[in-house]
Amino acid sequence: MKSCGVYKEKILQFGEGNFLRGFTDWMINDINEKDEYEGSIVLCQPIGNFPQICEMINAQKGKYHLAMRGIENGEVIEKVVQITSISRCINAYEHFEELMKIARSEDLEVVISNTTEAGIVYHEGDQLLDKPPHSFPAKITVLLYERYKAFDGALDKGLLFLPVELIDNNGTELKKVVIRYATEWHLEESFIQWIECANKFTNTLVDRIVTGFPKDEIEYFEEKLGYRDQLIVTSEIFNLWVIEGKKEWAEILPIHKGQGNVIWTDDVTPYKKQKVSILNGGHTGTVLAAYLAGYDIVLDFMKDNTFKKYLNQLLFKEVIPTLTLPQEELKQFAYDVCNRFANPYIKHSLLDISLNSCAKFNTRCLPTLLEYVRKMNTLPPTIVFALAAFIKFYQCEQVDDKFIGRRKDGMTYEVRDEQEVLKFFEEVWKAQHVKEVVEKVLSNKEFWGGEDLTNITGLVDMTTQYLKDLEEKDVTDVILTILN
Ligand SMILES: NC(=O)c1ccc[n+]([C@@H]2O[C@H](COP(=O)([O-])OP(=O)(O)OC[C@H]3O[C@@H](n4cnc5c(N)ncnc54)[C@H](O)[C@@H]3O)[C@@H](O)[C@H]2O)c1
Ligand SMILES: O=P(O)(O)OC[C@@H](O)[C@@H](O)[C@H](O)[C@H](O)CO
Repeated sequence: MKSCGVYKEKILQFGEGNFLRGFTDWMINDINEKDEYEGSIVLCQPIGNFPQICEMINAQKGKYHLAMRGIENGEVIEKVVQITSISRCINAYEHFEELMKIARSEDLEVVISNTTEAGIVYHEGDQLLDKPPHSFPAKITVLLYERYKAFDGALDKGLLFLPVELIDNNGTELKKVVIRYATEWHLEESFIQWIECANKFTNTLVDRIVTGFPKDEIEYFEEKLGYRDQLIVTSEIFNLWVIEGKKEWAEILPIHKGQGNVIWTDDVTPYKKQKVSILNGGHTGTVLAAYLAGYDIVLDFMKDNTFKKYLNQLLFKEVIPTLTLPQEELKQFAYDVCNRFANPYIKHSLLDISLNSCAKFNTRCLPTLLEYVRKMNTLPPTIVFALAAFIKFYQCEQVDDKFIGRRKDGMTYEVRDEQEVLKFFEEVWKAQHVKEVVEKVLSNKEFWGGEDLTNITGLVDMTTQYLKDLEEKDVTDVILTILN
């Protein structure tokens, strides 16, 4: 293996956050180490907000450690590896000319991105001559146009795009917005054809819990490493990257030849459905009730037998029967998810996961509820209880610019969601009767993809009953009544 400094910069990565550094950059580091690849990554900060991270990355010459920890076959595992796959970090605003130089580079082959769920969007007013334009897809359009001109539209100079943003069809969406900019900016038709023919946009799904900088354990790592790594990232051991694209594209970046669990497929949809319904649905279906019960992190409620049984019932009795992948595969995935939630090293904050729970309940839990009703002709009690816990968690009042909820132990917490959602819940909770609150929430079609959930037989009554129970009893006592 050569040292990273001599590898060509074949990859441009938009995003310098914890997730990419604990996932993709580790996979690329691994294939470099195994001599299956010889390439390094230039990080580009897509927004100007955190310049100090860029400086920190460059101060450490792109090097940092990843600590992967968990339980495997009953054994405690801690793997700490040094990541050397990053050559440098630039910022799209401060180093725009450098970004254009990379766009013109013969060496560049791959673009990876994680710009959060907010990144792949069209932003009105972005222009070709902005340095750079505001939105991420507009930056990509400028970059591609620069490359197109530099190589005179050569078909072998297109790029492989591997976006990991957690939205449906991330690659297709990115390409759509890029073409919209190219069209609105009146760029040549031949450029638009080049985007289509020479570039490869994949849809991908990622799965790994990356918990970032271990601020509570930094002394432990400092002693282990012999110095303070300001960029160390912690994560679980589990990892999965499913990429929808032509099999031969895998050879451009052969991460499947390393330790990373990478699947190239024709259709990412079933994997996505499995992950969103079981893992993310498992989170959203439990964390709000667990927080109301007095817990603060996932690991703590996983030590409570009542909650463990509740999660089991949710996943095995209600979610899995609604999914179409082979049942044994689904059960294994759900079993692994329960173990991942119980990972003693992962301190995943319930309030962090609670962010934007209104949209999360709609995408992660409601499809299960609807499919269960359609298939079984009856209501799934655990998911209905989770719905009641969501409504209870969102009982809040505005204090200055925050919306504050209060749990039974007197602890106050911030409910974090879109302003309109929070204002709606503050207003709704002024109703005289719990049933009225439930009716108003379930009939708000804006939350539920245009559906009025009060039309589902028995849903208002069952949710109301659980909500009343949550007002009067301990959360775990209410859960005990729904376990079978
Ligand atoms: N941490 C995890 O376990 C995990 C697992 C899977 C997916 N994800 C997803 O990855 C995303 C980032 O997570 P992270 O842990 O790296 O967070 P982070 O805060 O460390 O990094 C956020 C990154 O997103 C960029 N960004 C933020 N807003 C943007 C915008 N509007 N446009 C363009 N770029 C923007 C920032 O520059 C930064 O690179 C989240 O959306 C999360 O859902 C996280
Ligand atoms: O990151 P969010 O806020 O979209 O969701 C919280 C968790 O459900 C999520 O981060 C999972 O841990 C992750 O999706 C695992 O791959």
